[in-house]
Amino acid sequence: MIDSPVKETKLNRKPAYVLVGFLGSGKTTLLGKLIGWCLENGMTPGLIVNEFGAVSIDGEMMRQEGMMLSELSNGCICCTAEGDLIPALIQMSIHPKVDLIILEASGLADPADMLDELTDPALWEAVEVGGIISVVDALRFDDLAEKTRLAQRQVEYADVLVMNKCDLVTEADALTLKEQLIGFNPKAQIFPAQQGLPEAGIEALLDLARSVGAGNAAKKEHTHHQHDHSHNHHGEADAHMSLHTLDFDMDLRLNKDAFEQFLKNLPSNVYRAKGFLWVEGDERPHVFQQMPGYVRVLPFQRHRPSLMRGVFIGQNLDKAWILEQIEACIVA
Ligand SMILES: Nc1nc2c(ncn2[C@@H]2O[C@H](COP(=O)(O)OP(=O)(O)OP(=O)(O)O)[C@@H](O)[C@H]2O)c(=O)[nH]1
Repeated sequence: MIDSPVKETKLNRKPAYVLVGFLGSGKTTLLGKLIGWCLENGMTPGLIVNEFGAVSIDGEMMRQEGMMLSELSNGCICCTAEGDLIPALIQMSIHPKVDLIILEASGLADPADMLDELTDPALWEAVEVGGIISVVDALRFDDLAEKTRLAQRQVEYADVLVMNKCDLVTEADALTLKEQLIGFNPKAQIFPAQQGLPEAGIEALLDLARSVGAGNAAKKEHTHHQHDHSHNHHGEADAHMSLHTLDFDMDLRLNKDAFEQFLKNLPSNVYRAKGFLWVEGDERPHVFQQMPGYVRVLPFQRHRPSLMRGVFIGQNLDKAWILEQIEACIVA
């Protein structure tokens, strides 16, 4: 064999996994399972969390003793905060304690628009992008895919699909959805899951994502060039431009029943609401979660959130009306 002057570089890169998926599909829930798996296996995950709003509710939810966390709350990493992604990945990769990196993209991130960053040569030495894992809401995907191209693209550009919330659909519906997902992305393996936990287990998910992701680097580059891409133009109903985020200071004490009722009655142009608040007659901070057809207001056990704030995401939001409704729930 000829001794080639071109040597293969031996790199000690840290794997980085990217979680995408529409608002409320279960990315943070899956992230919680991934963190648990890492800790059980003696690994320290480095977390990069991106939220569309100016305040990172998910970051606050995940702040734990000793957890390596970087929050990108400057908008969506596939457009307004795109310049922040590469430095955040490199910074996390050089942290001596971090064994692997998990990036949770905002629910509005278009994976096609992130490929540029994820395949940037600046990352080659530092991280091995272990594949895009897309979380699909088994109950809502059909409806979302009809309304937004983004929900489709989050499936089309994934390396691995986690079909979450299988507890909310019948077996027959799950099978139909699987067929639909294969139609959008015949190559991605599908992992049925409940509460973010794939039936096949976390290890199987990460192993597959890593192997597919590593093998895909070249393909991604190719795909990216074919993609008609311009930041901030996600096409019809998906345009970030027409989506509003409203952040409210919620360091208030509210009547829980009235606030739940308000969340249940939110108009359909509100895609997602979440945050922290105080409720009447309870000294514990509470966390609220809303998406169409789903409302939860529960005690938040982990620690006192540093920011008692709420975020509402949707199209053409009526700020005055939302404020009025929250004010009506305040207890004297
Ligand atoms: N029934 C059911 N609920 C789930 C499941 N997975 C997540 N949830 C709930 O769905 C809500 C949204 O989950 P998240 O993990 O916050 O979703 P997300 O994709 O991170 O949301 P964004 O950050 O807004 O994009 C939470 O209240 C979860 O408890 C599941 O498998 N079944």
